[in-house]
Amino acid sequence: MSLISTPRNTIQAAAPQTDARLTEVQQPAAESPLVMQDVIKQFAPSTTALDSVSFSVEESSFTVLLGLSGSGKSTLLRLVNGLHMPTSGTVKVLGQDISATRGRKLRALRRDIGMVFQQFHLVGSMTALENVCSGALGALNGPRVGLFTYPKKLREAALEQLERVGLADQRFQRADTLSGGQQQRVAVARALVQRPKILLADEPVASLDPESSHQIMTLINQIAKEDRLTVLCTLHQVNLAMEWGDRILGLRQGELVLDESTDTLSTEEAMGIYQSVSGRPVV
Ligand SMILES: Nc1ncnc2c1ncn2[C@@H]1O[C@H](COP(=O)(O)OP(=O)(O)OP(=O)(O)O)[C@@H](O)[C@H]1O
Repeated sequence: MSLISTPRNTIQAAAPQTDARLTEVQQPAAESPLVMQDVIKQFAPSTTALDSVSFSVEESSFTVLLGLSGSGKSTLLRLVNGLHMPTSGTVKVLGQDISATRGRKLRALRRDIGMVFQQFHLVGSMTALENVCSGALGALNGPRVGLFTYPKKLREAALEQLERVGLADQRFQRADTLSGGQQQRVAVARALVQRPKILLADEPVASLDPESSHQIMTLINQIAKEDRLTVLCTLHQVNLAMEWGDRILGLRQGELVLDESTDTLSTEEAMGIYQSVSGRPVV
């Protein structure tokens, strides 16, 4: 069965072999902390990473982004924190148009956005606590070398975040001596130290075993609820997406083909995102 051809601004069924559905894209809500409207991102004329993507997310919601490798998930996250600019269309983050935000304003906006990555991106030779402090570097003037070059208040805030992720006892341990799950906990604490409003997580459990993956997803979810964070998280594990996401967005070759609440979406339909364009399951 071939893909359903749809006009722009309709959502294409994720799974041609499952219960195909077409859903009107919801009109972006003005007060939403994150709105994308008709966003196209091209890296070259032949590389359209995102193609007319429109959606908005509710404040304090947990949205999971699914899609095959190369479907545009990381590009979408990078558009949210201003690491990429859209080729056309609008990206509004916390009420600000990212394309019109520069310099100090963009740096301030980025402080409201925490990021967690698949590979943790910690400095291995630094302690857990110093890594967490480094999450606030954007708000400090100039580089810092050594824990005690960070303001006391920040060190206290960093320790508080390490306590929340259960690693206060390991605060003086080098990051490269921690397990993968512990390193990701430190990375979560680092993302939180500036008290962001939005948390972007790019495949946060892709490098972890199933048990650690579950622990990290539980932790992110719990903290997101406590801090009323708006979370946008890319995942490849449909079971985790269905368990933790309020809503699933599915990308296929840069197009948003699925946008549905996990209350009404079935796991089979979500799995459909991982079918190849030919309609065959990807192995
Ligand atoms: N900086 C860049 N320059 C050129 N092309 C890029 C760049 N970043 C991404 N792309 C291209 O854009 C498309 C989407 O890439 P992206 O990394 O967003 O996909 P993804 O869904 O995050 O993949 P994965 O799951 O493997 O991380 C791909 O074709 C990729 O090659």
